[in-house]
Amino acid sequence: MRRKIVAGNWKMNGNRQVAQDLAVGVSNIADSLESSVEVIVSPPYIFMADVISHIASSVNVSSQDVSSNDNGAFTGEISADMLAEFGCTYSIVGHSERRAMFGDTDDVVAAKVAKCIEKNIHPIVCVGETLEERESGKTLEVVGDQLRRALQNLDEAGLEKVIVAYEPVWAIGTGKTATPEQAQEVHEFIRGEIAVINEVVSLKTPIIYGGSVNAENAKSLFAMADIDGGLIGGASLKLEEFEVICKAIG
Ligand SMILES: O=C(CO)COP(=O)(O)O
Repeated sequence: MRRKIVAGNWKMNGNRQVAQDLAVGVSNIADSLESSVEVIVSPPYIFMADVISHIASSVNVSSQDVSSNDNGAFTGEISADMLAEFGCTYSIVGHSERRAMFGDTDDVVAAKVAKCIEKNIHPIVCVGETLEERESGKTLEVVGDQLRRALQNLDEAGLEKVIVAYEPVWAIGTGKTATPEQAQEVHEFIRGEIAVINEVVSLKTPIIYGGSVNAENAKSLFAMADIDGGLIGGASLKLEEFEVICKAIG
């Protein structure tokens, strides 16, 4: 059976107190779930130490990004070694907001994925098409290309650490969710693309969906065969709603 994962991407939201309160609240939620469900939170870097000191050991912590470089003269960057030292075990890589606003090209994303693997951090690799790409029938082509380039050069042990997040850009923060069928089509395609690299690993790779997941739509999305959980933005900042989403996967 594949791992089921619900990850909250807090993006650049909250403050120190909010982050601590969310950490305690998410810990309580995680402790009430079946052990087969893995909960991850992804706070802003500056709150990570606080979050880790307030969070239950049952919850894993992710960064929202990572440097592709080792420690050195890279002003403003955070290295995988620094993250690992604090107990951060996952990193979101290639989020569409970073691709669109901060210059994370496919090559940069590939380098960050490789650095995560080297440092034993699980990359949550984000892929997804824009509305224009979907409307021109290019969804699978775009997603396949992003995926292949992100995973280039990984050996089997590296590929085994990867989580893929399908996040259609048009569904992020818009309230427009992909239908379960639309998401399933892409998730199945992603699994097939991973199978081309390594079939055995593809059967185990968690592929999670992100884009306006909420308390109402989570259950129908998570019911699909190749949707192994969610990467939740706005709704992960509201504990009651995040709890409903976590329970929808049980
Ligand atoms: O980008 C997302 C998670 O990484 C999704 O954000 P929303 O859930 O706010 O649409």
